Amino acid sequence: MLDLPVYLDNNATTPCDPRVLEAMLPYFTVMFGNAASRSHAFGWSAEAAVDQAREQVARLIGAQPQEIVFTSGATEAVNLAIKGVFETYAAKGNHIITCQTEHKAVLDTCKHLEKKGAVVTYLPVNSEGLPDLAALEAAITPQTILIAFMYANNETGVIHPVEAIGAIAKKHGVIYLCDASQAVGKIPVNVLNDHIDLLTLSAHKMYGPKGVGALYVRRRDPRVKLTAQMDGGGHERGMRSGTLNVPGIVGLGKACELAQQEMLSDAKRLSLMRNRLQDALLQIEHAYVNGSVEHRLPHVMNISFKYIEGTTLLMGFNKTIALSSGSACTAASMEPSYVLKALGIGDDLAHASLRFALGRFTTDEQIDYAIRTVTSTVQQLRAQSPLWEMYQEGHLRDSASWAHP
Ligand SMILES: Cc1ncc(COP(=O)(O)O)c(C=O)c1O
Ligand code: FES
Repeated sequence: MLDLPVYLDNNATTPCDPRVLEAMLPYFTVMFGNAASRSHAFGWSAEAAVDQAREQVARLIGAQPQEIVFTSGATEAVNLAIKGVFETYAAKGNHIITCQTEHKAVLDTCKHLEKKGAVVTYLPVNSEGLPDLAALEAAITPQTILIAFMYANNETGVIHPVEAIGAIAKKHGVIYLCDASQAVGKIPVNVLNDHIDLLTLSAHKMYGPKGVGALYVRRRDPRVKLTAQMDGGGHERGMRSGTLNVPGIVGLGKACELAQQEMLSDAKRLSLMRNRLQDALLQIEHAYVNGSVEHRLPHVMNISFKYIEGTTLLMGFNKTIALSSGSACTAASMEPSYVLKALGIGDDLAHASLRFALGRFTTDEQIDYAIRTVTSTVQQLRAQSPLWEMYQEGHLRDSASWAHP
């Protein structure tokens, strides 16, 4: 068995909760039926399991079961929502408003639609990662058909003022899509209170399996209509054809049920751990937390360590702690995180950022280990960093930024 690093990358994906796995297992073997088979007990039991999961998902977000459309994940749900609205409302308008810090699922879908005649406004955020609500309202035109603003950001954990955004959308009769993949199951989300018309969520971000998610569609409002993006047998009330992933859906349902019971206590425990980690890491010289500290998911922290090169920073942890960097220092992309850049964070700090995302199975001992390891690794990397040396010798002013080599 490999000696695995400590896992603090729970925004990328979470482990499947053993209770979720246990609930799923019978649907691979004994109860393997197709939920669309109406003529025998194999089909009936699969259908009953899907119905139960639909109720569990709906309950967690304050929706009705018939408003839940199962998909292969949040990316598919986002595609269905944005493309589905764009096609349905072509006669009304072609304008979409979104935010520069959205997930690529939203941004790339908007980019795709721009080639098909959509006009997209990408609103900026302030240094806390929060949008300007007056600018949002001012951007709405008679052609605006959709506002797409996420619930909580995957890189910084910053929580948007969702209820206020929903109220603006409602006031102007514009459909509001909220990508809540990082929020559902972590903090209370209620589609009615928040005036959300379309909401996306993903099982593997909340201790469920990969490859399954859902789109909430506010059916009680006749204004909210979508054009299906997958044609076939007319599953999911014609919204998403294809044989249902019964074990996956059962897992998503169980994950939602557990979240409903444990989310608040998890959040309380994890925020204490996260704050302990944050306080300790801020003892390191030239360490800065990125994004709002106040409006933030309880288990997330994005922090930059100045005077270290981004690639070496992440490499420094690959045997000890599983983390993500805000910077995408890959062969394909030498750009630092577009999310951090949208907050006005310079390339130097954006490159040298680490995202810590704690989870249900994170322990106090792991946080102790992370504090020790990050502190010593940062010191070690700085000792080898030409940037640190230059800073120490007074060749770099504290405010200096530098371009990536
Ligand atoms: C905010 C956000 N939206 C969408 C997605 C995509 O989710 P999925 O992996 O289920 O397609 C993710 C996960 O990376 C995410 O963090
Ligand atoms: S540090 Fe090399 S691309 Fe960011």
